[in-house]
Amino acid sequence: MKILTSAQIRSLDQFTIQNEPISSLDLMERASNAFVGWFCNQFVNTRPVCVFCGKGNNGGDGLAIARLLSQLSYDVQVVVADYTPNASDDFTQNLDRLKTHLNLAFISSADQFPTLSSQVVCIDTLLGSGLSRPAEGLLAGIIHKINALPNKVVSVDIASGLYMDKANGENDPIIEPDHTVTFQLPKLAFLLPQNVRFTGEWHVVDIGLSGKYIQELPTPYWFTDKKAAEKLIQPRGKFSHKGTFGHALLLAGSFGKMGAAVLSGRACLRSGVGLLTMHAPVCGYDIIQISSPEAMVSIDKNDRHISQFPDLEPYSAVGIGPGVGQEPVTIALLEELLDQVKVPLIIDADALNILSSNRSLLDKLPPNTILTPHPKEFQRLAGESGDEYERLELARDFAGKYQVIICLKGANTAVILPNGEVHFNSTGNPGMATGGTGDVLTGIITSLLAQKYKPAEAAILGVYQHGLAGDRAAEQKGQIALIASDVVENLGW
Ligand SMILES: NC(=O)C1=CN([C@@H]2O[C@H](COP(=O)(O)OP(=O)(O)OC[C@H]3O[C@@H](n4cnc5c(N)ncnc54)[C@H](OP(=O)(O)O)[C@@H]3O)[C@@H](O)[C@H]2O)[C@@H](O)CC1
Ligand SMILES: [K+]
Repeated sequence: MKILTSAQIRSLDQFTIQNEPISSLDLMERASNAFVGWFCNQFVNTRPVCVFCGKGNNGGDGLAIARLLSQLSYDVQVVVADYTPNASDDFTQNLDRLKTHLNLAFISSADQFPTLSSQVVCIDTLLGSGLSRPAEGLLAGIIHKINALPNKVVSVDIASGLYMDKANGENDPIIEPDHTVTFQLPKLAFLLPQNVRFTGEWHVVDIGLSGKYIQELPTPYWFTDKKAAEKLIQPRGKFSHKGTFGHALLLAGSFGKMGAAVLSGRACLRSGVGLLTMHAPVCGYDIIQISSPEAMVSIDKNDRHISQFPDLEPYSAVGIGPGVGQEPVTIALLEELLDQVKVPLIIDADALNILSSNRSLLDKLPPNTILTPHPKEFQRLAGESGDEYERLELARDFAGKYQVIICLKGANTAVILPNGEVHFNSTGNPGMATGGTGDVLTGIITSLLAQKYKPAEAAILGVYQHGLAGDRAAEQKGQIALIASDVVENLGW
């Protein structure tokens, strides 16, 4: 799915109105109906509702939603923030349609904020995608009052006060909803962890905006949903054999960190590779042979750290990093590997830290090498950034400069391609923030690279499947009990 800017969404809105054609009032009605469809599934009509409206089209949605919900026998109260004499046309028309509604109040001071029982569900339609400056005065007062309530809050399209595609100021008044129900497409703001308080759980409802026009609009930002991910999976032919699916080489582990190697090896095997060789220090030999009988082992001359790699000729992809440490012998190995490797490469964990502290190695990265840093590793690699929007730009610059693919790990891991495209992942959960899950991801992507997936596709699909396995594991064990081995065991293709 594409992610568009607020300006693009405005033009999409206009295109749909002119070319479907549909009046903007009818489009508002369609959007409001789509919201109400979601709402009725979530809250039964014995729950009273209070709709807070601004005077733009988001507020117009609010008025239409209030009318539709009261037709469905919800007990609805409407509070309009009378912060300006200028209301949008569609707001005014929906106000006319609501005229018979008794429980409607215009308030001009936050002191007039109603007293609500904690059962009331608040629907936030104060400000939508038309936000042009931070909320202040009356709107800020209402936002603060809503945020202080214990009640459930649902924002329509986007939390009032939150910008769709740029950073807010630290003290901007913004609604903190339990849910955001957004129209047609996800918004960039929802995908950045810094906005999690202002997003809650978010849901997309289809309001029939022009698919043809969406296809035409250029954007660097994409959301990898189920459909997009499944399209990338290569079917297995009837006559395939283990040679068809490549031979992966994983360089991983050191004394005390052999678990990282095992996790990434097992994830690699569970992701379809034909053959796997794991290269490890002497101390890792028994560990790998016993834990991963499906893998072959190549043993280093060094007891505790890897210092060399086997002849690369047989291998179709190489992964390096999980648990390798940062000993001088391993630094020398990485340099040698970058000079020699001719097949797709993924670099993770300690190997990324080696790159950060030996920056001349960055210029040796082969094009389309995949790097999988978490935010701290990325900061060591590319420097500080003020907020997550800046970090995203920094990552795009870095990916472009070195022609590499970055998987910036976190909630909604972002896969950033050398051409500047950013693909946000839709799977995964906070239970996965535990040691070893990163090693699992490295194994999955190494496996896909070995099977000849294009590096960009291996990164996007690998990240998606990793999160999906984590979601399955969380269903079984709960997020708190989840460990990296559970992610491996729940890989399913
Ligand atoms: N696009 C779609 O697909 C569809 C969109 N729909 C709905 O429309 C919503 C967008 O509507 P919208 O453009 O009228 O924006 P909205 O935020 O309601 O109001 C903007 C007004 O507020 C003003 N204003 C801005 N910031 C302010 C501030 N801090 N404090 C005070 N005022 C402020 C701003 O004034 P100005 O910037 O000109 O000064 C302008 O007058 C969208 O979110 C969705 O809910 C659906 O109905 C149909 C399909
Ligand atoms: K809103």
